[in-house]
Amino acid sequence: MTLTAKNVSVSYDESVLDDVSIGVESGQVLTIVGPSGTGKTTLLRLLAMFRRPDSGTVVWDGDDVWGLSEAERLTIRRRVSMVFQEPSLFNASVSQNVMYGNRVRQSWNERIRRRVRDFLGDQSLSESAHTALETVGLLDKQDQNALSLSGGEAQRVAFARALAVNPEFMLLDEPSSNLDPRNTAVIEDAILRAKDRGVGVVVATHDMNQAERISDQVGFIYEGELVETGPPAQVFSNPNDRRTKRFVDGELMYEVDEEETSPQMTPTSSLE
Ligand SMILES: Nc1ncnc2c1ncn2[C@@H]1O[C@H](COP(=O)(O)OP(=O)(O)OP(=O)(O)O)[C@@H](O)[C@H]1O
Repeated sequence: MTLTAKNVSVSYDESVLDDVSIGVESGQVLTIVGPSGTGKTTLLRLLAMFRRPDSGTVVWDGDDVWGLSEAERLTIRRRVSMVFQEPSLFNASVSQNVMYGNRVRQSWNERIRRRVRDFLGDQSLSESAHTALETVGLLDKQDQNALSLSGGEAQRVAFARALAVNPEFMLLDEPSSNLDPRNTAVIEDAILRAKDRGVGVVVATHDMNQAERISDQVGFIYEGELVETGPPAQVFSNPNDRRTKRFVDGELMYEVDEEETSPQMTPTSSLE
């Protein structure tokens, strides 16, 4: 099974992604690395089928998803879980958050929350939710209110929630930014365990060390262009492109004006 962006381009006021082609297979971890504001989140959103690219498409196991009917695309989309940079948990127990899945992913309001809470009621932990919570080491917190968790624990719950729906693919946007080393290690271990179970995982990160630890393949993206792809050892130790080398050397953590000699210290932030 493969999930692939094929020649995708996206523009808002200016070009955000330019003719990018990259994909992931089941049981593989692909990491998209690059400085802030360079198009990583946008690429994940395309792979999640939240947005249609201006040109190009997303291919699911040979099918052009934007050539399918909406119902067919929705069916496929349900097999892909995305975890956003900021976990949005609702005011209920950890187990309810995990069982709630990603049925209503983005735009839920108080009424929907209440309905979900009523619906879940007294249900005990489902098998997949149990496995997911175990994977992130939070079984002992299943009855705790999710809003009382630490930032790291909340990220782990968001990951468990995405895993509990038994997705074919998981798309993770900066899954451990701002997390301490222990929580980061738990998330990375959970990613590798999901991969071992056959899930294809795409991780967007600006952390090269993380990419090196977890990736089968790395794609370096800069100013909307996919500059280089390959196994991490090759991309990080023996890059082909001057821009990759500068990123590896720590010179491109921020968007750089090519005319400037030093980086502009004005990182752009994700719109998530
Ligand atoms: N809906 C939108 N409307 C206008 N501009 C957008 C929109 N979404 C993204 N952009 C712009 O596209 C560019 C790339 O954003 P994106 O979030 O994909 O980058 P990123 O690499 O994920 O950054 P970060 O690492 O900071 O999250 C940014 O300049 C951003 O402002």
